Amino acid sequence: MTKVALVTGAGQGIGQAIAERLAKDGFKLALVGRHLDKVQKVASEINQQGGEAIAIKADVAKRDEVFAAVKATKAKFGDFSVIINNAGVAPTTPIMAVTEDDMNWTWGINVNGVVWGTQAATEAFKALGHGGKIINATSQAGVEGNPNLTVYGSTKFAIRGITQTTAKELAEFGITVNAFAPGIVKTPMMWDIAHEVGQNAGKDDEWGMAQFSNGIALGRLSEAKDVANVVSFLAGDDSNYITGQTIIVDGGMVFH
Ligand SMILES: NC(=O)C1=CN([C@@H]2O[C@H](COP(=O)(O)OP(=O)(O)OC[C@H]3O[C@@H](n4cnc5c(N)ncnc54)[C@H](O)[C@@H]3O)[C@@H](O)[C@H]2O)C=CC1
Ligand SMILES: CC(=O)C(C)=O
Repeated sequence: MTKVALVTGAGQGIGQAIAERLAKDGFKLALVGRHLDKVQKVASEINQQGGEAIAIKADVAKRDEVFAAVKATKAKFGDFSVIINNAGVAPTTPIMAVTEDDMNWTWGINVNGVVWGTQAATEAFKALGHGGKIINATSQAGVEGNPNLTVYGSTKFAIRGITQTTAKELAEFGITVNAFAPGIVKTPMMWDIAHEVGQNAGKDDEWGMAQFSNGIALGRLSEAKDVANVVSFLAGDDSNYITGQTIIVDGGMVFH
């Protein structure tokens, strides 16, 4: 089986770091995002460094677009072995402010997007006559409740359920399904959240971000590369006997 991976939300943050790491691991890559220019930039950098990557514009909330992205990946590289359902959004939503739009938008991307990715990848693996790996992004907020993250946290708890359920359902086809649950990672998503924290207290983004490192045993927030290292393990052969699991990528903020 040729090592071919599709990464959603690969234009920045954790998705970009995963793409860069999997390129080093020898994967041919399809980088998927809503903004073609961003995924194209990451793909170009990988290609310049001797890797092989293509960029595909798709909204993971749209089932047809996710299926088309997987089909295009298989057609380009002639094989397909790993999907990383990484794309996500993280609105801050105090419970009494939650709207129907908040629920539908966040669930549409964070949960439906993972379901469409799982279906599209499974269809491709079966057509190719081999198994594969499905790797989903959850969060510490999908392991433990966080104030003001009712909507986001609910999507990330759902991902752990979907990961366990589909792992049992797809094992007979040689498909493993696992999830990674980062703590707080220094990406554009967290700077946006930190901005809100800082504003609420009348302070700046750096101050907001610093609040998240309080109580982390290893004394620092994580970098996107810390997460990519774990995804590299989940995408590779060394994790072949692991399925249905959520690996918490955390320096000691939560212990479970
Ligand atoms: N940054 C953090 O501290 C943590 C992040 N995570 C999760 O890790 C994943 C990646 O997060 P970050 O890199 O931090 O976020 P980010 O906001 O920096 O990057 C997310 C990427 O997903 C893309 N995206 C969003 N909606 C999309 C859609 N409908 N279709 C296609 N692409 C879409 C964005 O354009 C962006 O490129 C997310 O699922 C997030 O929930 C989990 C725990 C902590
Ligand atoms: C963004 C996220 O996953 C947090 C705050 O846990």
